Amino acid sequence: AQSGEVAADPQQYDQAYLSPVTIGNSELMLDFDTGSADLWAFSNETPASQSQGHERYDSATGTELDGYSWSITYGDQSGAGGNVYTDKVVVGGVTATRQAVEAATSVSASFSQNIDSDGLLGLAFSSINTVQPRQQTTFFDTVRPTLAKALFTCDLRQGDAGSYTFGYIDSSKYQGTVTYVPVDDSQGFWQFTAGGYSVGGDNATSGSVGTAIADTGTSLLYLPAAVTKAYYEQAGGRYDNQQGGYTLPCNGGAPDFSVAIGGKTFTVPGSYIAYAPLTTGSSTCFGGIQPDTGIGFSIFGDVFLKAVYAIFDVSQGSPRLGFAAQ
Ligand SMILES: Cc1nn(C)c(C)c1CC(=O)Nc1ccccn1
Repeated sequence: AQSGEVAADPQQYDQAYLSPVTIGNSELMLDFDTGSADLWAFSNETPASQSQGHERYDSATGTELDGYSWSITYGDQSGAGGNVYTDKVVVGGVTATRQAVEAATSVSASFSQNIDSDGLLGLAFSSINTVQPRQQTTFFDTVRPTLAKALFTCDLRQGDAGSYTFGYIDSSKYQGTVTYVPVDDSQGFWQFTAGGYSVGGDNATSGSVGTAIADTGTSLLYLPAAVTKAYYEQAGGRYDNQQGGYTLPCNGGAPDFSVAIGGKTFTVPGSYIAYAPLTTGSSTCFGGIQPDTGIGFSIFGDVFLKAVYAIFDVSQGSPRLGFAAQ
């Protein structure tokens, strides 16, 4: 049985975390994304004007799936599309011999401009993979039958290298016990229900956050508008229409944010929520908590995930998420 571990290196401000992946003879840095289900990469088929600064997948090592294509649009309206190959993909020593690899023939500006990222490796459920005419499986679903345990874990850290593991849980990476909650995979996401919250306090008791997804591919923590408003009232922040989100003082006074999941309280330090200065040297920061208005659910992105050890587990038949304090 296979198992393995791969580093997750943070970009500036922990905007994303990138992991080395070998596809055929190419070694790329991919953004592992539990919020989507396509494995795509800049490739020899991506226009030079869009791929400056990126490592590219050389599809010559792959077997083209004739007449297949893919096209994805993310919630932030970024996107990409192209052709499909099968090739050998290795992540932390775990090998998928014939993995669907989606070679980009077009990518949106934000992907071209983020030169550290050579593509995405989707870890949501394969039911939302965009390949046509026949949907393909994620890397995790492809290797799942060969894994020691049908699960992967995520240990993201503030401003430091974390890791993903496949096939095993590393108990040295968390403290205390793991709290498991059921996952509703009907929308293809690692979707769960979050409970009460508290701003600055220690016991998450007010209100209820509600439906949420665990999404490593999203930088911030998107919460219901009322919860977000309550947070920034205590944090001394304000909604800045020009910035398109809440901002707050960078100066270290931001309160912690706690949320109950499965009856256990998990706390995001205030320092994670003073996310990044609006511009270099500014004393005003863009907030790491933003409203989930219009999204349809809350998104527990990297701002939350770097405060916990997360286990994405399908070993029990129905999927479940495990969270433990880091
Ligand atoms: C769903 C959603 N709505 N809104 C406003 C945001 C920001 C999202 C999350 C999102 O777009 N995540 C993402 C983007 C690119 C690649 C991977 N994940």
